[in-house]
Amino acid sequence: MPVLKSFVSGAEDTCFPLQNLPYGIFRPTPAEHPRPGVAIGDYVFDLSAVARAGLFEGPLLCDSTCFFQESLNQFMSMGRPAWKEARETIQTLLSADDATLMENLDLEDTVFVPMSQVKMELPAVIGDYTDFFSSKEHATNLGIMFRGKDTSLPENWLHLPVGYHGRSSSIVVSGTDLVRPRGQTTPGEDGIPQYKASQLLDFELEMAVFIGPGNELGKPVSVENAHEQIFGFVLMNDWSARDLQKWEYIPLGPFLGKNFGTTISPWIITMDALEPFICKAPEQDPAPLAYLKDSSRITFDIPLSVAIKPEGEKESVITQSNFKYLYWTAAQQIAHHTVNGCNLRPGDLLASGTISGPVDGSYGSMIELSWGGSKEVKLENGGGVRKFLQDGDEVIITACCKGDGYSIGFGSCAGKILPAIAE
Ligand SMILES: O=C(O)/C=C/C(=O)CC(=O)CC(=O)O
Ligand SMILES: [Ca+2]
Ligand SMILES: [Mg+2]
Repeated sequence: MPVLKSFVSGAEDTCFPLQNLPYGIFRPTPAEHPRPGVAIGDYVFDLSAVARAGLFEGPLLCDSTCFFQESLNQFMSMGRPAWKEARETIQTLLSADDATLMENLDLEDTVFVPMSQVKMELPAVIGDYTDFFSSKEHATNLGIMFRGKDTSLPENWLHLPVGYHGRSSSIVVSGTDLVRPRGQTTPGEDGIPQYKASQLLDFELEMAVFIGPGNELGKPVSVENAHEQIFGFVLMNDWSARDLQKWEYIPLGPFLGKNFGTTISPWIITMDALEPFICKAPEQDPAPLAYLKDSSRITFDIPLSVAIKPEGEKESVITQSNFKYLYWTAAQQIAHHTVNGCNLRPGDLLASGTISGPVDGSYGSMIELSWGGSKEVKLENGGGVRKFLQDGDEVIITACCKGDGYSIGFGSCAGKILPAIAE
């Protein structure tokens, strides 16, 4: 098939070609309202301006106010038929074969905003955020460190996608600095818990799904229908303070060690854009219960990379992994999350869990890369060594799927650690 081409110059050489078209919320200038846009090459295509010009002519979008909102929740709630209609319209308007925008220079001027000029915001109002624990390698590695070799993988782990309810208020968009948290850690020799700035600050390499229409309370989503609920994917860093986590997590799971900030990338990559990268998830043994049986085992081949950029230094890649390693698929996570009747709502965020691969250089956290702080991780370019994160370190997660003559990029999910506030 010939490579689809846009008239936006150079778009095909970027991570945002005509095949991608990810959705985000942006401000063209600080004084203007946030609005929905699509990334194309080095530009943001302003969907509010496109809608105002009456260019969404399909039956589901022609009278809709979804692109006049300051979040994507309304558009997410409309479901796959509306998403398909929007993609077709946008792809046509941006293609090299279509003259609508090229013939209307005033309009062309208002719909394209240079990406370097905009400020990206969170793409949705996130009502609820859940974090899963779906990498067998990560669960095993942390199990060995937290619980010992014999009980490394909890008994339930092979039978259900373990998860916990996270906190949405502290989810921030890429580029937001984070203050090193303070909190309680394991008692010292005097038996008294310590209160201090976290010394074992970590990142977690994750991806997350934005939920589309959602389900009614009491009506589970089947594993077969789960993909209809996925609006798209972002990159995520579930910052984790391991010393706080270790002391607080028994028996209810993560709390303050993980809710001081969670960073996501601003562009939501759709299922349509990812279709060429569908592959099979790992075989499951033992077979899960019927409600979790996912005969398609559909997942995506998404190469992931994490770099650390120390203050004033060059960045250094410290690990490379892939979304396809996850044992539990997004469809199984959705089916499990709703099997008891729990309702998901448009804009809810479901995180994959840390994505570790099978070998040392593919682990998705510092605690695994430094094996609990027992060895040093070397940074390139004179960046020194790390066991955990230092103040001034910026953690940058990126992902790019290589297609036939084009790339589907995710942009980046980055955040810098600022020193803890003084006591
Ligand atoms: O094994 C544990 O006790 C803790 C695991 C995590 O911290 C990981 C977590 O947040 C879930 C995940 O990202 O996979
Ligand atoms: Ca996590
Ligand atoms: Mg978090």
